[in-house]
Amino acid sequence: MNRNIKMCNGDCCMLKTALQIRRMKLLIEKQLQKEANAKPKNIIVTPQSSLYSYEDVQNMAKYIINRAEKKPKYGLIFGSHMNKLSDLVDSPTVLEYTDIPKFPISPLHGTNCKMFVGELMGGPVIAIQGRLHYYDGNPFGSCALPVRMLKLCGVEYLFLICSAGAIAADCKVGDVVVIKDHINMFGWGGNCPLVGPNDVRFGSHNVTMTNAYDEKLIDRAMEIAREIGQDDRVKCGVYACVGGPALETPAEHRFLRKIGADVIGMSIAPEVTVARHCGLKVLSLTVITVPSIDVAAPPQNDYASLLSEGRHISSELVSRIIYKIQNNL
Ligand SMILES: O=P(O)(O)O[C@@H]1C[C@H](O)[C@@H](CO)O1
Ligand code: HPA
Repeated sequence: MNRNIKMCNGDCCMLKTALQIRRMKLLIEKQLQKEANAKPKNIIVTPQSSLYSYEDVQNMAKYIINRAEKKPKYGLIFGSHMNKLSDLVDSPTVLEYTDIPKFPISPLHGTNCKMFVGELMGGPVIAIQGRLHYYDGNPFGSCALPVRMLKLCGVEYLFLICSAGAIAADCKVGDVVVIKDHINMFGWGGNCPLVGPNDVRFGSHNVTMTNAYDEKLIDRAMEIAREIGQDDRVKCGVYACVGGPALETPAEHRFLRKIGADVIGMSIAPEVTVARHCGLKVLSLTVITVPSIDVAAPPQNDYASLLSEGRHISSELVSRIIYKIQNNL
């Protein structure tokens, strides 16, 4: 045997004697045995509701309130494709997430996303870019944390802006769907940010989920859609929340349509649950980015302008609703 060979390039393995192979197998067996006998790692399961204590959330809110000029009344959370909507905020104070004590940083967005504290149509707002998603490895307690933080900042109205795929045939790419209810596939399995001990300072444990999407805000959104001549582009529908990141199969798509879903996405339901728990009024708008499987996709060249129209309509709706609330209209 050539003792000068230093690296295994595959050829040398061919030269192994039966004895060497037996020795190698014994070594592997020994290693596996060692791993099997090793003490299991101590995994402490932290209930979702305990990831951030009331005091943690209070500290975050204190930091923001100190930096804000006015007590915020409206909170906006944007999904990944919607971050540009933060341009709506007039002369904002821009906050870095790393400066907010214990605020969860998205592994996806890192420090690219920021928080904007300022005014929109005269109303004091906080706008949060870069929603956290479960499919990026964030626990639900972190995904929904910004909602509680907004509540403790004094926010009363929460606007959740996201994108989704169409399930109903009449929801087209670039349309805006005003969410009236949801089917939370996670929640059914007990995977919910409220799982664990309940801190009544946030709300009561068995929170009712009727009117989780505020009817008055939905009516206002639909009324404004008519006023601005966009009623053919603004629909009202039910959101199915799934885990992702893979999109749904055709069978899942058909199933969701049968059980009453109009759109499908991978966010908002945990946020809405926590918002309902702490008594926020919620409006959620979703821009359709993926057509329903049985509807012809728009020509590739039209996608960008359809989505930009959808984002524009969403910002019109949010701005006009805030204007109307601010002016008691
Ligand atoms: O935060 P949203 O829901 O807008 O994030 C988008 C839409 C889906 O949930 C997910 C996959 O595209 O990202
Ligand atoms: O087509 C989709 N399916 C699920 N979630 C989504 N979020 C955006 N588009 C989609």
